[in-house]
Amino acid sequence: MAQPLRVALAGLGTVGAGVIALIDANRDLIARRAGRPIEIVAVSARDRARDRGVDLTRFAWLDDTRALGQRDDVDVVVELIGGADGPALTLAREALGQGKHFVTANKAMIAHHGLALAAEAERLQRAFKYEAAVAGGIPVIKGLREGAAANALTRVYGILNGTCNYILSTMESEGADFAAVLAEAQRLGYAEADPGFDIDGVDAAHKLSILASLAFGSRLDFEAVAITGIRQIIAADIAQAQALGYRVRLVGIAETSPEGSSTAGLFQRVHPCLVPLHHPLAHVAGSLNAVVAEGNFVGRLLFEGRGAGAGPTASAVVADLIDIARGELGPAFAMPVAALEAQPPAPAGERRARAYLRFSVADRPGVLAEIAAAMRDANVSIESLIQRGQTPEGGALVALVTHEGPERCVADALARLDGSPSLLGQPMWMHILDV
Ligand SMILES: NC(=O)C1=CN([C@@H]2O[C@H](COP(=O)(O)OP(=O)(O)OC[C@H]3O[C@@H](n4cnc5c(N)ncnc54)[C@H](O)[C@@H]3O)[C@@H](O)[C@H]2O)C=CC1
Ligand SMILES: N[C@@H](CC=O)C(=O)O
Ligand code: NA
Repeated sequence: MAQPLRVALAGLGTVGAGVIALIDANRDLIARRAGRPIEIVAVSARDRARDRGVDLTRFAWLDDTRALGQRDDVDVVVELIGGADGPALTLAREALGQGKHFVTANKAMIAHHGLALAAEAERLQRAFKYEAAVAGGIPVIKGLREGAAANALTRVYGILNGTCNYILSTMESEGADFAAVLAEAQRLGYAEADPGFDIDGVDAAHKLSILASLAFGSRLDFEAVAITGIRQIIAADIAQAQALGYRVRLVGIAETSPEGSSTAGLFQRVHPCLVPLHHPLAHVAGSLNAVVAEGNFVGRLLFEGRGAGAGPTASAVVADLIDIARGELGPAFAMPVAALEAQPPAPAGERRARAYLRFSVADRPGVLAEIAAAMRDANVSIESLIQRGQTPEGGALVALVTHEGPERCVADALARLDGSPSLLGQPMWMHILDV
């Protein structure tokens, strides 16, 4: 058989240990598919002594992660440390600079530095691969970059964070408490080292910006993603959504609209949404992710699978290694980096949608009239309104759904209510997914 592909692994946490376990379990099958064996030769992490359930004595251990990229007996460096900058970025630059192929699961680093790293990999004719970085085990990077490459894609959206989806769907099915479910997601290895990245929507935004670039052939623009996380969601929102025929999901959505239209440009947003029960995303539960892409010839594509956890993520990392072993090296994005086009951000205000708004209000006469007046004055038409139960602030819960209209009108209505003594706490605005 041909020479093995020699791999150095940086980071031996949930994903790193998963990669070792997968290569051990499927060694022969991988060698047959790749045309040659894939062998880990060196590893590095913070703590050598920790029991990870895999035997590390076979590999060279390096305390200095960066030195992995300098070894002559290594063809590919796999980065599974995490973090947009710091040791992960140093290693990426070192590895490519030393002529190694580079594989990572690090969406934060790709969202911030992916284009520069991919350009460097192109210049040096090395692979830069990151299937695990978006939607874990789902082959969505390959799916968009290769499978859908013949299409003009105009919209890509989905459930991109396993931790948030696990939290929302478990709160819904078991009436469980937010903090307890988050702790369980951490225990199961779904959450980021800092789970704020998950629940504040930043992780999903990293992934969305990558998907948008792949789908539209645009320059990756993470800074332009409008982000709202799930911290503000309370059990009553989930119950109201259910009563109205929806489920609450954190959805990332990216769309392009042509020049000359009122919404021209690249729209990117991560936001909690009410998803109608008839939509496939409403049935995506637990740590599952799902991505929908719409192409002008293929129609609607739906990718679904495990978005987090050791096994699914390792599956994507090793798939990248198999590609490299086969000599399939690039490009990292939809086309060479120099050919990607910058797209200006689209204005959100002209988008037409229905909205769910929830208020915590002082329970006294005139409050509902005040909310209704703000809606009227901002030209927002109310489809339904309900006052039921108490909010955590001790106020009365008022929830309403609007008719379809420009989002700027809803923003205007909320601005009119801003600072009102009738409101206890910030209103919650969720979009209704109507695509
Ligand atoms: N856990 C998951 O389900 C998924 C994780 N990812 C990404 O994969 C990467 C790794 O994630 P996890 O395995 O969950 O993280 P983890 O926190 O379980 O493991 C991180 C590993 O990096 C090592 N490390 C940290 N700082 C280091 C340093 N300065 N030098 C050397 N080693 C260092 C730690 O010792 C540990 O072995 C992250 O970029 C994450 O976003 C991507 C998809 C899914
Ligand atoms: N923390 C992430 C892990 C995978 O990307 C998530 O919960 O989805
Ligand atoms: Na993936």
